[in-house]
Amino acid sequence: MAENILTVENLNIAYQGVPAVMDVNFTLERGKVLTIVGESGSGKTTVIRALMGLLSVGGEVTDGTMIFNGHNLRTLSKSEWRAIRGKDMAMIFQDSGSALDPIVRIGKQFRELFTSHIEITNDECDRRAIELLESVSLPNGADILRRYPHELSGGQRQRVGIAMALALDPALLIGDEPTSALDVTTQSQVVMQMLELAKEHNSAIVMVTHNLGVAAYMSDYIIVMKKGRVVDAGTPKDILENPSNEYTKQLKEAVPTLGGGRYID
Ligand SMILES: Nc1ncnc2c1ncn2[C@@H]1O[C@H](COP(=O)(O)OP(=O)(O)OP(=O)(O)O)[C@@H](O)[C@H]1O
Repeated sequence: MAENILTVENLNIAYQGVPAVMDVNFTLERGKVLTIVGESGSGKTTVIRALMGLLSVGGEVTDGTMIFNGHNLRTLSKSEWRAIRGKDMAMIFQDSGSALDPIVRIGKQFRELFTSHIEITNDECDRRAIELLESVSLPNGADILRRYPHELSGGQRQRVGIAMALALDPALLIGDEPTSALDVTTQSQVVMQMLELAKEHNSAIVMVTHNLGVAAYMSDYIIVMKKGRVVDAGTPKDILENPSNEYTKQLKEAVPTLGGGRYID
C-alpha cells in the first residue's frame, strides 16, 4: 500500500474566534499532487499556512489533526518546526522571489539554507546550487550565485525560489499560486519543472490555484473549497466529468479556452 505522507482530519481553523475553515479532510501519498481550488476567501491559503505552521496572527487551529511524515503538526515545538520547515516540508509562494533576502547574494543564501540543515562544505553547496538552478532552466548558475536578487528578472527570482524549495529534497512541497505572478509561457514551464522535480525527488505537492485548468492538468487529486468547506473532491476526472457541486460546475465553465478548445478537455 502507498505510504501516506500527509493526513488531514476534521481540520477547523478560526481567526480571532471566527471560523474560516471547517471540517477539511484529505490524505496524500508520496509523489502525488493535490490541488486546492476555490474562489477568493474560500480558505485555501489558510489550510496550507496551517500545514506549514505559519497561520497569520490571530489564526488558530481549533480542531482536527494534521499528521505529516509521522509528526503530529499540532503539537510541534518551535524548534521542531524549524527543523522540519525548509527541509522535509518546503513552500513556494506566489512571490517566493521577493522572499529572497535583498542584500545577500544568491550563492550565500543557498549556503545558509544548506548549512542550517546539513553538514556540507561551501564548495559542495555551490555545486548543488548550480545543479538545482540548471534543473529550473537557469543554466548560468555560477553567475547567478554571484548576483543579488535585484539583479535577476522576476521569472529568474521565482525559479531561484523554486530551486531553493527543492534544495533539501523535501518530502512535501507546498505551493500557494506559485506561478501566478509569471507570464503565461513561463507559468507552464515552471509548473512542468515543479512536476518533473517532484517526481524525480518523489516529493508530494499540495498546491493552491484559482485555475481549475491548471489543477486538472497537474493533479492526482483536487479539492474544491467554498466558504471554508470542501464542496467537491476527487480525481480530475471525477471532478470534471461528475462535478457533484453546482459551484464546481461554474468553475469548470470559467476555465479559459485555448485555441477554441477548453484547456481541461
Ligand atoms: N489574518 C486574518 N485575519 C482575519 N481573517 C482572515 C485572515 N486571513 C484570512 N482571513 C479570512 O479567512 C477566510 C479565508 O481566507 P483565505 O486567505 O484562506 O482564502 P483564500 O481562498 O486563500 O483566498 P485568496 O484566493 O483570495 O487568496 C476569509 O474569509 C478571510 O477573510
